[in-house]
Amino acid sequence: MEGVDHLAFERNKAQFDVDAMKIVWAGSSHALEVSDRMSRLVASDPAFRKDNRAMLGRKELFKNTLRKAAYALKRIIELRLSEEEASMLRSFVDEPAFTDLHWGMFVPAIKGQGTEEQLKKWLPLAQKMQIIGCYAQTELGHGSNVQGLETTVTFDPKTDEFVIHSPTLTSSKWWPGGLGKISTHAVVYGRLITDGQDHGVHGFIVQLRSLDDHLPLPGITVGDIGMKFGNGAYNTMDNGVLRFDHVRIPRDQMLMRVSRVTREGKYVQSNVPRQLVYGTMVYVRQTIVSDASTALSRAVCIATRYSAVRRQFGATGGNPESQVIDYKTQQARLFPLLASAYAFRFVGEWLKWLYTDVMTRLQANDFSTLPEAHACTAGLKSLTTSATSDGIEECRKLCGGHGYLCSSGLPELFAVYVPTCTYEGDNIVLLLQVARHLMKTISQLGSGKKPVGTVAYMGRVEQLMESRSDVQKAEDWLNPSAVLGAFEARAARKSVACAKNLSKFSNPEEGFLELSNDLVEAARAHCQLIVVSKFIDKLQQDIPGKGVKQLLEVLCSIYALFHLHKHLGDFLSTGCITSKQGSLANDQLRSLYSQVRPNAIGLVDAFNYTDHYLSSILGRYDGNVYPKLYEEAWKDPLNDSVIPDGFQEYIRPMLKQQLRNARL
Ligand SMILES: CCCCC/C=C\C/C=C\C/C=C\CC/C=C/C(=O)SCCNC(=O)CCNC(=O)[C@H](O)C(C)(C)COP(=O)(O)OP(=O)(O)OC[C@H]1O[C@@H](n2cnc3c(N)ncnc32)[C@H](O)[C@@H]1OP(=O)(O)O
Ligand SMILES: Cc1cc2nc3c(=O)[nH]c(=O)nc-3n(C[C@H](O)[C@H](O)[C@H](O)COP(=O)(O)OP(=O)(O)OC[C@H]3O[C@@H](n4cnc5c(N)ncnc54)[C@H](O)[C@@H]3O)c2cc1C
Repeated sequence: MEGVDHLAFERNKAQFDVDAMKIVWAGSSHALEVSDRMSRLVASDPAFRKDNRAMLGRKELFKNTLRKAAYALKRIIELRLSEEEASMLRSFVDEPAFTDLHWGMFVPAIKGQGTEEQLKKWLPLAQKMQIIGCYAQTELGHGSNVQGLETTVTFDPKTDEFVIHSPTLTSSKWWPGGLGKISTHAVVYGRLITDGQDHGVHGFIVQLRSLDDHLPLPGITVGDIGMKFGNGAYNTMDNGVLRFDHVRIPRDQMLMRVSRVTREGKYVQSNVPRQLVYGTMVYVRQTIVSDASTALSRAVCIATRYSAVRRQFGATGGNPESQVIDYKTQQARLFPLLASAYAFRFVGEWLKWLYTDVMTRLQANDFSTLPEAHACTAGLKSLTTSATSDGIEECRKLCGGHGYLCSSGLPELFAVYVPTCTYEGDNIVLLLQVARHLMKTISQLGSGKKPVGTVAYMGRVEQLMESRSDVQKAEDWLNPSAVLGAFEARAARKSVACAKNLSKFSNPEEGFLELSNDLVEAARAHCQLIVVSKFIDKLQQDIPGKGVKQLLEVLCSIYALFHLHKHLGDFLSTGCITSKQGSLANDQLRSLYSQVRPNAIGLVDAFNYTDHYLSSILGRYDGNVYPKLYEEAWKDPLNDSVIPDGFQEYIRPMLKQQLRNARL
């Protein structure tokens, strides 16, 4: 039944203004208008088709990505799109490509670490795509431990050049996206050596391939590292390997904002902290948090629409079977993910604000909020990407067997998304950075240094160690101060317990290693507190639209109480709440799920995704799932012929032989 809205009866149930919620989700009316226009532009252009990716071999898949990237740039120029529109258009093309690294890391690395002259020279070339760049940091032997990188960059005062060299196999650059086949340039990270002295890791702009014939320049060995997880998926990206054999670059290609080398070969540090060399990672981690809300909301949109279409059991008196979305177990798995998508949206918005604020301060040589920015971006990147990866997989299971079909869109989304838990910092390594920040904050409490920002609650640690929740009935858990009180007390107590245990070690680094599991848990509790508190802060704003704020309050309570229930052991063992209060939270959760139920389709419609972007038969806007699944099956190349290739060659003789054996 083409053209029929099978989900209309669900849409009619919504008790809130879906259009107003679309604006909240997009961030502003302007952002909604731009994203709506760009997503439709991409969806209506057959050149951006992506429904056959899983069927393509690597070469064809990759060539197709290059075609789309070149075509996207052509359209951006023809339509004179702004930077904001262009970036939206690229994101709706929805295919990992070398351009992600060019725009997402190469350009920001130059912007963040280059001097004024370097910006003037390199940015116009990169912005007009006259050169294509990538971010070459990780090596075969070292990724997480950046200080362990082995590539050497030695200054030669005779020629005023740096000599870049890969001294070992493990020093080969390994992983950078866009490096394998396309990038003409890279920001390469290596150990700076002047006059025999090692100054640690710094960034350098290096040309890799000729701008005439695209061949690698002398001394450079470069190629793709091979197929990755999942068909299609991330294999549209040319993650690469790179080796240098004494490659020379001019001295002015060292990114010199943080420190520089003079003509005489003198190493000079500016007044900015050395950690700014890691600035591009901080920038990207911040963007990854907002992207987590996008990826999770896509999966949730698919699973929610399909759960309203899918019926199993419960047919009585001529009525149809029950919609699976009405099962409490389905709601208890799905609605916390829906709430998480909204929670990550708002914490992502806040993180963007924090990052912009830190950047403004840096311009004025105020570096005081850098540790907070590092801890928040690292911790929230870790928390949101782990939850999103698990959430996408849960959505696949929520769709039963059909979720396993590529046409559900979920396998590809999962395969593309999961490396987010590893790239831009392994999620455990990043939580350990948060834990260091927490332990440092606690150790400084006695010195009178007042903790600020997201660790401000540590300033009330004595009170938080004693506090008891005063929740008496289930509805009391709807009170934001009850929720915040419990999450703050849990986070503070877990951190303080770690600090106490650490103090028993004579060597703090040894203690840190020994207690790292507990430290990771403390960091996670702290990050969950940030998400909960930023959701609550969002609700203090004026949010127009019938029923919009009320529904967001419901989602905020679901996010918090779901985690309270999931980590009940933490809350009970630290004594923040009683087991009775824990079970009241669970009662309240059930009631909240019932409030979401009639609004579930409206809440996922508010993401405003086109069918092209979702790329999922199960998540179709019109809910017309079964005829389309049936149709899609016949498009599989195996169904091109009735008798498949290989049958006559292998199976027919085998059958014949078996029949002959049986007759003997
Ligand atoms: C269906 C289709 C969908 C389509 C989807 C479309 C697109 C998706 C496609 C692409 C996505 C785009 C790109 C992905 C590309 C990925 C790129 C990368 O992965 S780049 C490489 C990233 N690498 C890492 O993240 C490495 C992680 N390691 C580190 O960051 C550091 O080594 C680590 C762990 C922080 C430790 O550093 P180290 O120098 O040893 O530090 P210490 O622990 O000793 O700490 C010293 C002090 O420095 C502070 N610090 C550390 N980092 C920072 C920082 N970044 N900023 C500020 N401060 C920092 C630390 O807190 C210590 O401070 P104190 O001395 O304690 O005060
Ligand atoms: C798809 C993809 C794209 C990428 N793109 C780029 C790119 O464009 N440019 C680039 O430079 N790099 C890129 N990378 C590399 C990426 O940044 C690294 O893989 C990442 O930082 C993790 O480092 P690793 O691989 O060395 O992991 P490892 O550090 O070797 O991790 C292995 C295991 O050890 C654990 N571990 C490591 N250290 C500790 C510790 N101190 N304490 C406790 N446990 C620890 C980890 O938790 C993990 O379980 C990409 C990677 C992927 C998968």
